[in-house]
Amino acid sequence: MMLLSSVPKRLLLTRRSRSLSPCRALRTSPGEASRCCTRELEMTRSPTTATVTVTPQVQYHQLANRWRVSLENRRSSWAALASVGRTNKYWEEEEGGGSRARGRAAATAGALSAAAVALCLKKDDDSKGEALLNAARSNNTQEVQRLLAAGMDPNSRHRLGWTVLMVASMNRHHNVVKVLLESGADPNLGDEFSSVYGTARDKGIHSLEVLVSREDEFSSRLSSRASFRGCTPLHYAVLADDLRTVRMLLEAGANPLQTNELGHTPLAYAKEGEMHTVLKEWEGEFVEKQQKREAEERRRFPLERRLKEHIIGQEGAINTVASAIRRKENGWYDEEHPLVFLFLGSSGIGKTELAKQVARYMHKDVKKGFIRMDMSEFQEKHEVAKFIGSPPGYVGHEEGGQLTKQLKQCPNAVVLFDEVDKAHPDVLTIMLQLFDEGRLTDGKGKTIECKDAIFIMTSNVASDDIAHHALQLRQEAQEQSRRRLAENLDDVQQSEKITISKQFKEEVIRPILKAHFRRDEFLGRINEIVYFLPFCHSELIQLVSKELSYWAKKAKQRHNITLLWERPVLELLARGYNIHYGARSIKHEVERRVVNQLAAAYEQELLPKGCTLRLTVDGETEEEKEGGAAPSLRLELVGEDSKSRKLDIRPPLNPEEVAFAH
Ligand SMILES: Nc1ncnc2c1ncn2[C@@H]1O[C@H](COP(=O)(O)OP(=O)(O)OP(=O)(O)O)[C@@H](O)[C@H]1O
Repeated sequence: MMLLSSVPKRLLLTRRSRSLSPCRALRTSPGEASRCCTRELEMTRSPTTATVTVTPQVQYHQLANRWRVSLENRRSSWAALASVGRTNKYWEEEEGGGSRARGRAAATAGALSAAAVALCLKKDDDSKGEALLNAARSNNTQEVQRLLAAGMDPNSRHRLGWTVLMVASMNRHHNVVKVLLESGADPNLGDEFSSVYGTARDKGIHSLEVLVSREDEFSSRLSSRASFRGCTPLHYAVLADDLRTVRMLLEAGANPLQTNELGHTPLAYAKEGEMHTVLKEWEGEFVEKQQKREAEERRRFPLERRLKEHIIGQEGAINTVASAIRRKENGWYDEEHPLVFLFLGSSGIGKTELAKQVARYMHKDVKKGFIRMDMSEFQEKHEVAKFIGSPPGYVGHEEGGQLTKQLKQCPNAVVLFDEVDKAHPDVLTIMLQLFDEGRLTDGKGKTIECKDAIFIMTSNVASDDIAHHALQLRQEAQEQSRRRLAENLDDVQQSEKITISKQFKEEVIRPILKAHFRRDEFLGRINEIVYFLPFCHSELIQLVSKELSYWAKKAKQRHNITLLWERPVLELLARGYNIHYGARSIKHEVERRVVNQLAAAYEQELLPKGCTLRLTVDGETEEEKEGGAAPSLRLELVGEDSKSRKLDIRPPLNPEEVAFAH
């Protein structure tokens, strides 16, 4: 009762909802809880378990002493549960069925006993692994110390999901909590146990077995129906209203802002008063520390480096975007306006990929943190309504707008407006309001503040001019470095790094953009115009290599096949680059020339399990080069003696032959 009083009122109001929160975990009265348990146990029982018959004379001699005692205690409480259960509707129907019903009732009792036997036998097997959990549960500090000194993992989990520290925290065993934390127990691990019935379903165990384990080995004060997934030791210490443990956990680095699966921080379960105040204070301090930690992390591993792990080339674009985000993160920005980028360049060169990586960096892996709008869907005037929602009285008013709906869920998201040049001018007007004021009003008149969002527009406008200019710059740089080759090798590599000149941006690109968007104020609201350039040779080699590695990984995982290749293969595949399709043309080339062969060889059963394959270039001898013969890719099987044998992929399935026949 005392614990129930700590439950926030708003949470108690949700008592009738199906998924319960841990605040309901604390039982109001044993009678009420057991009534509910019996009913649910019956409802979740599977037909197969109902046919099991186990005589009441369970073979006790097979059971460990502790479990025999436990089972005996349990049997009397099950009898009590069963008698309570008979008064509800489910049991009345069963009994009304005469002898068949009596038979079923017997089977039900049998199923209960079967589950109990299974549980007891399982316990014997697991007892060694669960020694630490048991010691923590029984507040045996010395035994906990002994087991940890013997090398037991302080983060050991019960097979149903909770950790030793959770057991100690829930049961107010202060010394055990202290010993565990000193031994390195992680106060931020989340419980993998959901509810009794959820866990039983997930693990394929009888719900009765789960119920008994939860009560005996964790706590009997928690509801069987509530979901506990994601609860940390701190959540449990707060539920147990144990301020001393709460302080110990916080001092050991417990995150007071960590949410459980239901999205609640420990504070949501705190009683008003000291517990509430302490948690609130720690929350503030934690945010401050977290910000410092993040700043340190950013210094050690700058955003540029993170982005380069996923994006090949495009150094100029990466540096421009990373610098703008750094200014924002460190408070050197205009807080009244969101950050707005325009990514320019031809197709398939990493515009979308960079936007995705920025979202991943800003929002970790939270999906709502990245919103993608295909602006070619908003070409007509009437499609404005689809964007922000229709006004009252119009069709689709209730649905809301595509952008506003998503922005409402995450107002600081990274929003990608793909192919912005295709959008209707009225849509651009709305975007201008959004960029200018950092807020958007939807069809229902609700305003969404999104000054912290990052808006990225992409466009292929002027992409030919940019590509042409970049190629020209690269050619000039190459010629220059060729001239210097004899003197300095470093210069040769530098030749591939080029920068678009300010003059080109002002004299060529800006007029094209102005002619297209026809609005100076729209272009004026863009913080950075970012240029994406066609790939140079070394970047193409990296792209091919990345693609082959992707398929090699798949071959290993799916078929235990090792795939090897050498530099000439990369060179040959890089020739498949098409400036109009960018990295997509490389992906396609690898699929066409390599993956097709692999698939055909696999279908023709030419690939023994666990084999090693080597890709080589065929027809690239000096003579053949001179004769103009087109080189092809060959798949070889590497034998145990390291000798290679050409795979004889039969026509018409040899894709290389098919490819060149056309
Ligand atoms: N610079 C790059 N580094 C690594 N992968 C890339 C790069 N550019 C493109 N890719 C890959 O090519 C595919 C297409 O890239 P992306 O969607 O970023 O192209 P885009 O420039 O946005 O083109 P579009 O204008 O057609 O939308 C993606 O799978 C992406 O991972």
